[in-house]
Amino acid sequence: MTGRQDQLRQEQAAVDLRYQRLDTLRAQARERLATVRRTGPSGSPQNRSERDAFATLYEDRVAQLDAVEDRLCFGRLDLRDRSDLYIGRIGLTDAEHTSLLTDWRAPAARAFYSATSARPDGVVRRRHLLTRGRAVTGIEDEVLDLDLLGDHAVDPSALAGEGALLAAMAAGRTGRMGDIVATIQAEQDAVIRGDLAGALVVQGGPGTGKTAVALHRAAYLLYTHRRALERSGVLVLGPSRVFLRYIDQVLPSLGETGVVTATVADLLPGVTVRATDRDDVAEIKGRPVMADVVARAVRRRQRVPAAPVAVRVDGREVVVRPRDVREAIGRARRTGRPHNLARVTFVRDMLSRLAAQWVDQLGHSVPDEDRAAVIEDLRTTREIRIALNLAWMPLTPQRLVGEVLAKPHVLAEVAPELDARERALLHRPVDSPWTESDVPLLDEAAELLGEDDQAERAQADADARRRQEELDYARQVLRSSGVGQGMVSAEVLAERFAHSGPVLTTAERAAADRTWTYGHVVVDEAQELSPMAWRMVVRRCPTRSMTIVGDTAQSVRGTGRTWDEALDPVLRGSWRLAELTVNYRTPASVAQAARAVATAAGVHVGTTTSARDVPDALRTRSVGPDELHGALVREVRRAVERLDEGAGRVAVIGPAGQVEGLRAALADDDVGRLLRPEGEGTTLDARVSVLDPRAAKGLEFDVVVLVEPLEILAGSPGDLYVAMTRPTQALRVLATGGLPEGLS
Ligand SMILES: Nc1ncnc2c1ncn2[C@@H]1O[C@H](COP(=O)(O)OP(=O)(O)OP(=O)(O)O)[C@@H](O)[C@H]1O
Repeated sequence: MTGRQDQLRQEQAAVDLRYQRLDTLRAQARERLATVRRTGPSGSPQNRSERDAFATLYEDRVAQLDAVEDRLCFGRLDLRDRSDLYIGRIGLTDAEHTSLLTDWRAPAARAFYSATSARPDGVVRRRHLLTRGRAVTGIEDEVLDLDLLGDHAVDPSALAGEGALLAAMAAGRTGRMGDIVATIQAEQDAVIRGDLAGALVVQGGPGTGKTAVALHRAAYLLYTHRRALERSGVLVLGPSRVFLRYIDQVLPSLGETGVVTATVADLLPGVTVRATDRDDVAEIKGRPVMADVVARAVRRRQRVPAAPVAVRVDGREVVVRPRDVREAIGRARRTGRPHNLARVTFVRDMLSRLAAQWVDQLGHSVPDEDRAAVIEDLRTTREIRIALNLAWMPLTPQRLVGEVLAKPHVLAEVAPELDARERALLHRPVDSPWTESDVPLLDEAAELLGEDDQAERAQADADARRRQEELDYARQVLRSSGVGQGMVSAEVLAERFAHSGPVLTTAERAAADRTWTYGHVVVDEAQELSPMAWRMVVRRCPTRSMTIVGDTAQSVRGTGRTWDEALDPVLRGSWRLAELTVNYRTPASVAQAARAVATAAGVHVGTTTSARDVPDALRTRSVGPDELHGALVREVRRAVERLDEGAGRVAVIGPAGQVEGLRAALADDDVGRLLRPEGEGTTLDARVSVLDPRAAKGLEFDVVVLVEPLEILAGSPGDLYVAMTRPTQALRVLATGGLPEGLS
């Protein structure tokens, strides 16, 4: 045992050294920040913006160094050449630039995740360091090359397999997702370090770490391709705002703060979603044919009048003739520009034709400047404006889509592919609130309508020239300031110099701009995106550099589309598939029951193995209707009792229509106090939550009490599969109306 104690002491010293260095760097960054701030508000605008840029730089650095405090150093590799390498959240060097800690994302750290005894990659021993705060509490070794172990002193009793992983899985949930940087498994590592280019689809059953892997991949790509990605930005799309809050600490804990997170509905600035569509309505709005419907609705507002319109201007008559309008529309369409921009061509053409009519009546030709005056007179004549607007109306997306959905005759005209029942489902009053499935329709419309951006483009050209000058300057500054590589690029520093006002981050600029295109997009719960939503996402990532993670079996549509069906229309077969096969969340017996229920309901679930089982993880109970609420309260009380002090979450998941009733039943009991977050926080921070399966998507809890599974199944088998696979410790089922096949 002394050997082991010695090793613990040795590792404690190694870890202490790394924390000392972290403290020194923090103190330095704080000192530099204070110095920059002390320089006060004087100086030229150039000096001021430079000072602001450095202030932001040091603030970021301090925030980054603070965020890596927990488990700063979690691993060690002993290599064949007898050197060793400590692996941690960030890279650290000492004052002499000797490496102290290797960033988990660096190429040299890869073996920590991927080496096996069959392919040791030069690694003799992999050591996991278990820490609490700054104290080393345990070490776990895997010897990968026994022959070469030689005089590396290893206590054979310390040869542990997946203790760190099992400890991570068994820990009480906190309501926020944590990072998995210390225990990433080989199949996950292969996905995280996959190439930046192209679309990578990651299919995996519940709890296989898809979300975790997608976020670690975002951090890895930013580290490895910082220059390419920092300015264009990385976008992470999640299914709901609650989910985005659930994951919001993962990237900062990996030292990355600049990633944009959003739901699909957030991608269209200026539109706020205030209502939800029924599934059948959402399904229709998401069909690919809706792109044609929107396009037809736009063309419908480019129309030839049935009869000529005569207008008197300055004592002479001009006629807006159907034939002229038809030709002018044809010419404007041939420009290929969006509706509101092509309208300029249309109006110019029509005014020129009308001016010719007017001038012809004079019986002699006129000089150019007089002709321009005639055109101006025509343009400002009210009747002509009305006639031209009727032929080619300037439009907003909201007006166009609102009209299509509110006017049955318009919908019938532009959507002949839909039958009368489907059109009736889409119909709704004008000025109804927007829903999530309206957003891709509005975005499609915005794309086809366009805005007049001439002034903006001229400005952009001027900006580009100025930026080049600032970039050259920023490169010089970086060379002389000694700031570490990988922390900020010259491009971003230049960007900061350019703003003497408040500095806008990539995230802020991207969020405000519908036409922003990202360097990489991560889509989580991707099985839920409709074909129309996919069009919207791909528009924001023309390079198609994407990470798409999801599980077709968890789709709300239950039997679900395949990835080919979902992605081929937008990615045209150009994507690669990776699979994750080990479930790190759900105990084996619960996962097995969930699979049996899904399979009996006709959902195709892939093969997934659970990393562990937990005794007594699954229990089902049938109760009478009058007993349901009483039984629920008892079950939740028991669940709360098994939670750790401070950590641990319980969820009651029931049919959407019963959520309020279930919450009320708990609120009447003492346990109801746990429905509220402790201190300041959101519902995610409450020890007990009551949710429907859709709201539970992507989340996890220690214990789930599942109420009325048959009713959930009747709504959607995918929903039941999601609900059953949320717990990390135990699933309790309460049913009044019998149990679904596979669970009974
Ligand atoms: N290598 C790992 N080490 C430790 N924990 C892990 C590892 N991989 C996954 N986990 C944990 O397993 C749980 C499930 O991960 P995650 O939510 O990413 O799975 P998922 O595939 O997105 O699940 P679902 O599809 O059901 O939403 C999380 O608590 C995550 O931290």
